[in-house]
Amino acid sequence: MANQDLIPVVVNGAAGKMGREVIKAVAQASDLQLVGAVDHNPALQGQDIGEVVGIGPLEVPVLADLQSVLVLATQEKIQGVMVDFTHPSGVYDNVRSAIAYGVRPVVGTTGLSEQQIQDLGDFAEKASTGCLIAPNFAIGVLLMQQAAVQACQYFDHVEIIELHHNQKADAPSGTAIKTAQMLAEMGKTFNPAAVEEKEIIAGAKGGLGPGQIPIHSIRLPGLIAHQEVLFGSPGQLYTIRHDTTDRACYMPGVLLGIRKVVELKGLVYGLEKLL
Ligand SMILES: NC(=O)C1=CN([C@@H]2O[C@H](COP(=O)(O)OP(=O)(O)OC[C@H]3O[C@@H](n4cnc5c(N)ncnc54)[C@H](OP(=O)(O)O)[C@@H]3O)[C@@H](O)[C@H]2O)C=CC1
Ligand SMILES: O=C(O)C1=N[C@H](C(=O)O)C[C@H](O)C1
Repeated sequence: MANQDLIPVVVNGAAGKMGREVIKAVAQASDLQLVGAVDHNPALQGQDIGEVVGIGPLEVPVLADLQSVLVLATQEKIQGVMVDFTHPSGVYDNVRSAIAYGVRPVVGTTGLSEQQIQDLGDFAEKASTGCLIAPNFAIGVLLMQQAAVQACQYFDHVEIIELHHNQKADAPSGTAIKTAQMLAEMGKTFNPAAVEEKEIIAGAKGGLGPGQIPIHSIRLPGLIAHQEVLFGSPGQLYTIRHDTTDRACYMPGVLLGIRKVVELKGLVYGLEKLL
């Protein structure tokens, strides 16, 4: 039986690495009510998501059909929220569906193009619905980005290295792209060439992100999520590094996003805008 004063939450990608953490965090939050768990893993259909993530029954079955679960989030007094940690291939359609059903998306899934984010913003605007897309929910990453923005005023040379587990579908990471975007927005031209360069092996110098800032992606088992922003000038190197050692680090940001998205009108890209 739903409590009408709680924010109804649907978790999409509920059985994934991030989805499992979100289920636990939502189940423990006294102002939120888990009303749906979506995952397309056929082996888990109909199973209680609480049992799946190891916290005991929550009386919420894992279902594959997002739209039928979204309906559950529209039946309460307070507008529902869909948290999405799925896959770059499905996230755009998931967000469109949530908005169409009047459910507010909180999106951690990366891999959306700039054009797709723009389209979703237009769609949210037309529907007068809040939507949050955040490539990273960890406070340490947001602080790293702020430090990088400050540092780039004093350094003309910068490159980004991101390191992730080898199950990651997209490269570079959404966080690395967002970091480069924030530096590019400072309006500087970075990395003036010192000599004429030739790439002997294609890709050796990384891919060029926003602001022509090189981004290097490493994928290895044993890693979780890590990023370095390296600034150089004659005689010094300034490196800012963030390491994720447990996916629990994202949960305070995800819960903040859920609580804030219900007050938003339109799309916000980046959790730093809600701090
Ligand atoms: N913003 C942030 O702070 C963070 C963002 N991420 C991003 O979140 C996303 C998910 O990461 P992670 O949890 O590690 O990935 P996982 O692969 O562990 O989990 C994704 C889950 O979603 C399921 N799934 C995939 N597509 C769909 C779909 N269309 N509908 C329903 N379920 C689906 C998968 O099922 P199956 O395995 O059967 O395919 C899987 O259970 C990635 O894009 C990642 O980059 C990750 C960490 C932090
Ligand atoms: O896939 C991951 O794991 C992560 N993805 C996000 C990204 O692409 O930036 C956030 C974090 O780096 C973990």
